[in-house]
Amino acid sequence: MSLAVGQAVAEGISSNQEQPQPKLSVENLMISYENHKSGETTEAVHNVSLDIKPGEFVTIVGLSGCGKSSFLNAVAGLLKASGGTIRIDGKPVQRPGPDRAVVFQKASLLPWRTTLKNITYGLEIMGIPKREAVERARKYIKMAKLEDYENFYPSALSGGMQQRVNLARALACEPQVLLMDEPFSALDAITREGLQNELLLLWELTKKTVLMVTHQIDEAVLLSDRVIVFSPRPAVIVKEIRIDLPRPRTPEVKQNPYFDQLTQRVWSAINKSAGKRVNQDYEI
Ligand SMILES: Nc1ncnc2c1ncn2[C@@H]1O[C@H](COP(=O)(O)OP(=O)(O)OP(=O)(O)O)[C@@H](O)[C@H]1O
Repeated sequence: MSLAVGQAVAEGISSNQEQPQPKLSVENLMISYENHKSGETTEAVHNVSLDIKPGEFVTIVGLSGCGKSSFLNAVAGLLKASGGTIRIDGKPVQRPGPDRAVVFQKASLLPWRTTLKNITYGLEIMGIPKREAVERARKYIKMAKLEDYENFYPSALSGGMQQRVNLARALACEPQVLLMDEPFSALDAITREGLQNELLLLWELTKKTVLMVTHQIDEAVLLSDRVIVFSPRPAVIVKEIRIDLPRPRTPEVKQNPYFDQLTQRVWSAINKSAGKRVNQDYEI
């Protein structure tokens, strides 16, 4: 092995393509649900492989019930796959771990803890000493512009604000990969747009590797580097669309005609996989 190749391997760069090692690598993932009463099997995900580079923001879209959440839950380690492998930095993962943080639709903050204490809670569980946990929590509170709400209990925060705390809480764990399952879908349109902008800013600051599931195609295009379109169940990847809109992005990018072209490309892949024209407001 030449010195140059040896260095490349040591730096996690594959010798033939000069690509960094993927942060998240999913290979031939299979997910099935067994109904023990009826003996029936529901195949949700069929042989899906997906690599995500360090710092890449990837979103999965597809028809309702196609297997998006199943895929994300398997990556989170919350659901046992029936086959295939999931690796973070090359290491296989099978259960939840501090290398992954998950943000769900519902913020599920602890109602008896303030914003600050909701964020330090996870850090304390990770064994981080109290002083350091508070310091780290404050760093992310500042990033999420929540300083004025540090001592508020969840009941005194709006839904959008609670989801911002939830996001700050997940980022404060400094995971290798941030997983998000429809994080803004329970919010009204205006709040959702505000949070999308917030997420763009937070992503610029942290450059996290993100895997997100959403029903909102414009949200997927606005936030992502790549949009993955799943087929109806069992999910296979029918299309990958690179979103080469310039970064840093702001919601104004939606005015760019190219934004519409990309959005239409995603819709057309969904329609093609569904074998019909999907009603863009109601069916996904
Ligand atoms: N615990 C379960 N037991 C049996 N079947 C399940 C279970 N969870 C999900 N499924 C089925 O697996 C398929 C994929 O579900 P999944 O929730 O992954 O889809 P999804 O694309 O995330 O859907 P949505 O967009 O509506 O949230 C569906 O047919 C669903 O009914």
